Amino acid sequence: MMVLVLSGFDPSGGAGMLQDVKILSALGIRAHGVISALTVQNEEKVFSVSFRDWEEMKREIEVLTPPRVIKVGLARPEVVKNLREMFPDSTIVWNVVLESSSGFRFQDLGEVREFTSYADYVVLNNEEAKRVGEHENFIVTGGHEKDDRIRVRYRELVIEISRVPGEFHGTGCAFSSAIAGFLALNYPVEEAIRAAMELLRKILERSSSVVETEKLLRDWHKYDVLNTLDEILPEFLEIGPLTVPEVGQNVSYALPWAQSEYEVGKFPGRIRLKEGKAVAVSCASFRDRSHTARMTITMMRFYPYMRCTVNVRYRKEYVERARKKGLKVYHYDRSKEPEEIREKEGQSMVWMIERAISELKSPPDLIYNEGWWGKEAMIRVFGRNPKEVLEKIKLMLKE
Ligand SMILES: Nc1ncnc2c1ncn2[C@@H]1O[C@H](COP(=O)(O)OP(=O)(O)OP(=O)(O)O)[C@@H](O)[C@H]1O
Ligand SMILES: Cc1ncc(COP(=O)(O)O)c(N)n1
Repeated sequence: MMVLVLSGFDPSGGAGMLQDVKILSALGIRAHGVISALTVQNEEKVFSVSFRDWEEMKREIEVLTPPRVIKVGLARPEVVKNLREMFPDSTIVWNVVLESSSGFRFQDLGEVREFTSYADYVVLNNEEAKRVGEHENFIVTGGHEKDDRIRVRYRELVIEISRVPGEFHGTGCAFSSAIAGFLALNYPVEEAIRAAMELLRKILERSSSVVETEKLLRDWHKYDVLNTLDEILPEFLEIGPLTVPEVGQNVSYALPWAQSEYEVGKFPGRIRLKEGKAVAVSCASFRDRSHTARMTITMMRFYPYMRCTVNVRYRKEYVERARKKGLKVYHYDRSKEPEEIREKEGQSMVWMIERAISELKSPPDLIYNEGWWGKEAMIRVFGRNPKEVLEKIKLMLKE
């Protein structure tokens, strides 16, 4: 699936081509990109714009696959007519940008008026629509009205959604690219508008002053973490009778950027033994806290790629086999724990990992401790991901 994009280059990534590509990527659509203007700007202000020459752009377009859908952003208005002549049957979405949200004048009103009829859909905000003069192919956005609703008008259709508090640079570009993307996915235009509004809202809920589509894209990892945990669970359950400790077991797997336990996937309620069989109380989730999640977060402070921790019941022979097979083993002697650490719930594990790392000067494969004052003896196994940790555990189980 592809959409041809002709738009300006906003080096700050909030609007223009960099934003168009992110939005289309969020829909799994490849953008063929031809830059139609260069700008000097940052998130706050536009300083200058220079439009590219059509002949140059034409040469780049001619060698690409003919597009079904084209999105035009900041470009000389006659570009829309030229594209119509090149691709009479393509759907052209043109996001008119008379001025930037910071007030920089981009395009001449008269020129825009002359070329709007060459596009299938012209996206602009209501201030721009008033100045250009209504046309039946206009998709008119609310612009920067102050009420708590966002409304978009297309012919007789008016769609309203709740406004995300705040002002965001790049919404016009993002919105029009989302419409182009949904049109490429064969949505009828009314549905494309509705879906684009919904997508923008989801993105703006994660954004501060710029449309931060990258935050939506990275959230794919949440699916990957939970899917990985649910997929590998049966293998942990299979060896559970040999590995699950009295207190229960958890497999914690963190998001690449995790800094809190709620950014670590785990099995709330843990994996437990019931009549000799290992069962997980619930499927993988980011909710709840867990000891192994806390250990993963601590480990990641030193080695961010070590995203997985699993606790295993202590057996002397497990530790001996691990050593014999070359795993990096650290013995944590709880009797050496300072009083103030022992008293604070959850602090001893953090202290334990910090001690191990300061001694080994590299990530331990496992840390073990004997039982202490009602605390069960335990082995914690660390790795990049659950598969790697499972392999280390299997090494401990085998002669
Ligand atoms: N605060 C918001 N909450 C939810 N959606 C928003 C918000 N701001 C913009 N949008 C979405 O983006 C679309 C376009 O926004 P807007 O009306 O600001 O266009 P614009 O003025 O051309 O944008 P730009 O800031 O790029 O000039 C809206 O129709 C809406 O779907
Ligand atoms: C390359 C380019 N295209 C469009 C806009 C308008 O975006 P905004 O109205 O949010 O400034 C921009 N600033 N830069």
